[in-house]
Amino acid sequence: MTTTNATQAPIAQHAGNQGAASLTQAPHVLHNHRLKHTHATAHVPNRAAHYDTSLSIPVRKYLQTYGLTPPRVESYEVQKKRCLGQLAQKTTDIEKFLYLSTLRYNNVHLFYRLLTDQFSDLAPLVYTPTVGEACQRWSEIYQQPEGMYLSFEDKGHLSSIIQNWPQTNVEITVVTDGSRILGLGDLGIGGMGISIGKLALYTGCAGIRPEVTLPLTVDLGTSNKTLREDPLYMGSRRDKVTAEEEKDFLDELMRALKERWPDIVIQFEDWKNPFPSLERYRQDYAMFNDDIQGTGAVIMGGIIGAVKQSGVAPRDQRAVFFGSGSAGVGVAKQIVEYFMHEGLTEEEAKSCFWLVDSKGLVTQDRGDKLAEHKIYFSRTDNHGQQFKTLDEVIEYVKPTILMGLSTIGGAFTPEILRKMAAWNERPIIFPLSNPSSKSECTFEEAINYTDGRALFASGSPFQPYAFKDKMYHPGQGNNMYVFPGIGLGTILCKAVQVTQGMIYASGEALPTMITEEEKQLALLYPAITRIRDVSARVALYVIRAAQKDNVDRLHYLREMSDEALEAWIKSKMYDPHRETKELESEVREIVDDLVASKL
Ligand SMILES: NC(=O)c1ccc[n+]([C@@H]2O[C@H](COP(=O)([O-])OP(=O)(O)OC[C@H]3O[C@@H](n4cnc5c(N)ncnc54)[C@H](O)[C@@H]3O)[C@@H](O)[C@H]2O)c1
Ligand SMILES: O=C(O)C[C@H](O)C(=O)O
Ligand SMILES: [Mg+2]
Repeated sequence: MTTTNATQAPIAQHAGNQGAASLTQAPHVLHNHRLKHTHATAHVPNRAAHYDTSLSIPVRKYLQTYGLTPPRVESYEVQKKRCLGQLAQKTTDIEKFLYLSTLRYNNVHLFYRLLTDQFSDLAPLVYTPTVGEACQRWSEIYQQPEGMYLSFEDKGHLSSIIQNWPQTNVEITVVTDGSRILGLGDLGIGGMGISIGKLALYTGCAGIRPEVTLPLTVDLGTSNKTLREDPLYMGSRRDKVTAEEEKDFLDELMRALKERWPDIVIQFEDWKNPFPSLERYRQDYAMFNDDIQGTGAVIMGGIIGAVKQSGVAPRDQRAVFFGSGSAGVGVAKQIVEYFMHEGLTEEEAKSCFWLVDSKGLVTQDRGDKLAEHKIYFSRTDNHGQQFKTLDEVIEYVKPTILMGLSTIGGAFTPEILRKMAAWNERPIIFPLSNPSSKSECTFEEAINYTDGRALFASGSPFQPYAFKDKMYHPGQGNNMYVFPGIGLGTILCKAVQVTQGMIYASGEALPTMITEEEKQLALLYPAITRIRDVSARVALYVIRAAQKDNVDRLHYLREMSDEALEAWIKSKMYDPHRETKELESEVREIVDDLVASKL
């Protein structure tokens, strides 16, 4: 046995050392194999959390970290003051992003304490919009491993490579190939930023433990020539693999993930053409596509309130979608389902939508071969007329709803916004493209050019805006309101699939969280500061839908009342504030036991 300096130090001299007396009598070397709370950072199974400066002296001694951190035992308030002070000294958002990444790596619980406490300020730095720039500059700003990279060249060996992931338990992964990151195009392995960012929100919003999350990026080549020629680029130099090659690779990947972690939930994120993989895997895996389904659900959740406030019945709504990709079609289909719940037939509901892509209005007789996912919404009532620009389309349709999922920043011009205001008492205007630079208009523009009458939600965050002596508050129609709860609900009830019913339910949950005060302010989404409660509610709805669809496996949850189930969900959520306290009491209990056994 060796003697540590720590145990020889006069414990009683230190502040915050209640219970120290028992430690003075404890054996010199204590092994921490009994600890449940040996939490790692998201990636490296080191003891970073054991260096938290809020840990008491006896606990530091037990953990053998005594002397390795400055002597003072700090409150969270002091830790927060220091961190926010350091953050404030960073002059650019990317520096702030890096500071926060390093903090997460070095002290995961402190990072999540800060994120949950200061969510409105910090989420835009950890996630959209800053994560967009981080992905663009990933190979330049790279600092530490925080996820898994699997290459096309690894095909045939994925199962054994996945064994390298140091955490034994993984409950959820976000997987991207980086081929369509936000509205920024193909960023290759830079997509890792988005997997990490989404999973940070899984933990921050839905309380999924950080060490059971796996950020995953597959390097299937990149169509981005600039990246391929960049000497710093950290991915392969190959061009994008073919769709057939991608399919074979993904088949192997999905099998390998499930083989190692049979209950894993898999979220696909930011793939250029994600429809085939969703169709291929949705039955056999607990998987969903965030851009098609998460976005569909979150926008449906906002539209429910917007349609009510507009005073226009669903059957009289006329929705122009600028952008007909994964998100555009996902959102339109989800709203069709909502309109059907409101009594419309599928044909009636579908006829409320006009989709626009880079070639103009999507019609059946446009003369080009429409991508599979656009056919459902292609118009047949255009009498041979074609409409090339957004201007032409909106003049033709005179919409009540204008959705932007086009990646074209500024596409909703002042003229278009003015027209929306002229045709509608409460025009519904949702510029949903990310990041902020790709937003089809800003909040300020929407308010200015509609004389404050727009019912507004954007993908990226905007600040409240004062107009004619009145304060206006933007809604953020971002899938972050639902994906954390979808994942949490799926994990907790051990669902074997993420059904369409579960997706629909996640969107339905959102309006139930809007307070009376928020309704008075015409807000379409609950305040983001309540995101943990919102995610718990989403998880409740998702679990109920899983039960209805018979895909849940934790059947005793079926017997619980909604109140009891929601409370149970909350009790399962990781709470970074509780974490260090639990470590403290666990260590103290062990030490007391050990001391007692020596008496
Ligand atoms: N708010 C959210 O939660 C959320 C969720 C998912 C996606 N998005 C955003 O939506 C945007 C699109 O994502 P996606 O997955 O659908 O991408 P995508 O590549 O599948 O689709 C983009 C669509 O925009 C159209 N488009 C491109 N240039 C155009 C032009 N000049 N004129 C008209 N249409 C044009 C394309 O034809 C295509 O239909 C991205 O900016 C993404 O960040 C937002
Ligand atoms: O990542 C986001 O902020 C939302 C969405 O998934 C997107 O692709 O834009
Ligand atoms: Mg996305």
